[in-house]
Amino acid sequence: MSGRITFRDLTLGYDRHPAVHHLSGTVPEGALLAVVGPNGAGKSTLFRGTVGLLKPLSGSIELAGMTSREIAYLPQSADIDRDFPISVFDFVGLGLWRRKGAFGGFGARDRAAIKAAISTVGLSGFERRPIGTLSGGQMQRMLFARVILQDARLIVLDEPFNAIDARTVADLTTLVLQWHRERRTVLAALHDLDSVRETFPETLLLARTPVAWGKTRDVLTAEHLARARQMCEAFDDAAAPCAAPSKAA
Ligand SMILES: Nc1ncnc2c1ncn2[C@@H]1O[C@H](COP(=O)(O)OP(=O)(O)OP(=O)(O)O)[C@@H](O)[C@H]1O
Repeated sequence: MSGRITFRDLTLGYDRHPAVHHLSGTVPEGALLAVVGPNGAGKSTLFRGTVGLLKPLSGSIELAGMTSREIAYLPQSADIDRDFPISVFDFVGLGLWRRKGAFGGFGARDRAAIKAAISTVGLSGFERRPIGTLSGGQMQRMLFARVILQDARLIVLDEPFNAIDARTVADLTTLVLQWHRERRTVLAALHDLDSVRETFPETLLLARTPVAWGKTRDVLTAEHLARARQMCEAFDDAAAPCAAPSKAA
């Protein structure tokens, strides 16, 4: 089964105002791709479009051979409602619901799988804790445990390493590399360029439009990074809805 993504002249935005412009390219099956760019570059928007939460204003996203059940999406932690009254065990168990349905209930095998995922991320003993009591790093570990259970072909991680300590980054990076070895397609939005250089073979540098996309060492050059900064600073958020480029004149 494939985990390939194809963007065709993709424009995404809100209220008809574009946030990502005219992106074209293919993420091959099994890719480990970092998406980097300044604040407001469109990384989260691209991810929302990729997982089907935002419809393209124009162009298309093709997910070869994948249904939404085969996509695991880890949103920015700020988007998680920490006050929701749910335990770590039940939250991680949500990772099984796509396969079991919302009213499936957990059997003995499911409970064992949930406990194993919680143990893999180093949270054994936290099963009964309400999620609102977790630290930022523990929260992120819990989100990764849910992704483990989803067993997805495509894994989309929005700033998974934001505001967490080096030990947690190292543990979660180990999981990302394991998913890569398992030939899952992994996309991650990151700000720490050292982490990107160490872990991600391919990078898309975004500044509303793609600045560069390819091997990480070729993309993360001083020149490309400066251009991305300038392009984001120059972007007019009130710009009119964007027209597709005209076909051959
Ligand atoms: N729900 C929304 N409604 C309107 N505009 C939005 C919405 N979400 C994002 N935007 C706008 O879209 C643009 C791209 O934002 P996006 O969150 O995709 O950038 P980002 O690269 O993920 O930024 P960051 O690194 O700060 O998380 C920004 O101008 C932002 O204000």
